[in-house]
Amino acid sequence: MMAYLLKGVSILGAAPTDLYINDGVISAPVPDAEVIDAAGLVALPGLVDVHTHLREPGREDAETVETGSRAAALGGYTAVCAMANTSPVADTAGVVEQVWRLGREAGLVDVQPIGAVTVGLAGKQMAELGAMASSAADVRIFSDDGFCVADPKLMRRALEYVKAFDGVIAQHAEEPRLTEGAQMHEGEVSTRLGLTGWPAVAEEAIIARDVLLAEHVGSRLHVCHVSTAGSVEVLRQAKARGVRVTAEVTPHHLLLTDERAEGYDPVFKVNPPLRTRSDVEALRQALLDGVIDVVATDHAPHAVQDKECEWSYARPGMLGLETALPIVLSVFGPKWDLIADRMSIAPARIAGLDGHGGDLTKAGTPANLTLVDPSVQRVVDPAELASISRNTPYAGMTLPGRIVATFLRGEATVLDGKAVK
Ligand SMILES: NC(=O)N[C@@H](CC(=O)O)C(=O)O
Repeated sequence: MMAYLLKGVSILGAAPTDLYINDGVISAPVPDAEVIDAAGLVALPGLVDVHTHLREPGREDAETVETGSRAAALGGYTAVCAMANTSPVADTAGVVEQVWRLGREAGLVDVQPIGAVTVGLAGKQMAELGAMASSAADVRIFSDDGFCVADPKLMRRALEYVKAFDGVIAQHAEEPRLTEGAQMHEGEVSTRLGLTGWPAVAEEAIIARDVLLAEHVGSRLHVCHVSTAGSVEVLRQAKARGVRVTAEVTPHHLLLTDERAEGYDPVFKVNPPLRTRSDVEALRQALLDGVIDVVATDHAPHAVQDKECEWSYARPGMLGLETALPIVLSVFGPKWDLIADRMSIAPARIAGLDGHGGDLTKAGTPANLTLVDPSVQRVVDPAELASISRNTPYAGMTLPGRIVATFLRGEATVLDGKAVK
């Protein structure tokens, strides 16, 4: 295994130093290390995404575990949690083990499968959570993402069940009766465009219910892709009461608003939908305050025929892995401690991924890290993305920050901005 010296690197924006990587960990100086001139580069603990759609098995025309892993490494990630809405659904030990094994074979990031809460994501019968937890994939997060676990009794039982092994239920908060036929955020823009609205209350009502259930049961709840100011207030109150709840926000909900729907370009169709400027402001503040714990990409690749069609027929979802850090940098600037916490340390903790989100100043820390050049501005070109799919809402935008290198347990997965394999 190659040893590296990151010469003159700035760890989280601190004064330049020399950082050695040897034998898979941050090490004391070693001779004959491969020198990387890291002057002007910032080292962050490798990013961790608690919400990625990899589409394998079933929709390998949109993404595979390997292509999604490569996109992740190029985006500075060293671990991603793969959502369960594949085909077949990841609702058995067999499927989660398959995804986990494909991740190991690709070897670009740690792929940690998420198991479905209910059989087939149908919301009727609990899946074999215990079998998935005790499988080789060691599943800790369970989610029906794409669908809400709408039945309160089933949600309660799932929360109770995962308590035994400190698992967490990650809820896609959407009261389905309130979003029937919904195409975009319900508000002034939807009225003008004549598209059926997805009201904020459909998200907020479920989060309110679920924090009460989690409190009642004493179990862990994670809220996926929080998108409204009202949801932030519900979470703020729940956290103040000591409820064991964590929450994520996506880069797109931190940047884009529902006005993007005005051109009827389905690249801006996403679930939950883009909201208003005041929601965006509240989400930014909540991430700063820690009411929202993490940035998660909700990387949702879709094949051309599923996206480049009439708005109402298009699938919801946007790519995210390769642009997440530049978007967060463009919104918050070089707040490296914040970025490291919300994009690596806290997500690693939520997902139980020991070895990720470690302290890069300490010898012995697993060498999961990424090197960023914050001085470079880049234009997003969909043709250059490693994802199979092309549904990025940021095409043509100039964003700050270039991922120069990523290391997974001391092995380079990205060097000079290019994937190593
Ligand atoms: N976030 C999205 O817009 N899409 C997700 C699932 C979903 O949450 O609808 C997908 O799997 O494509």
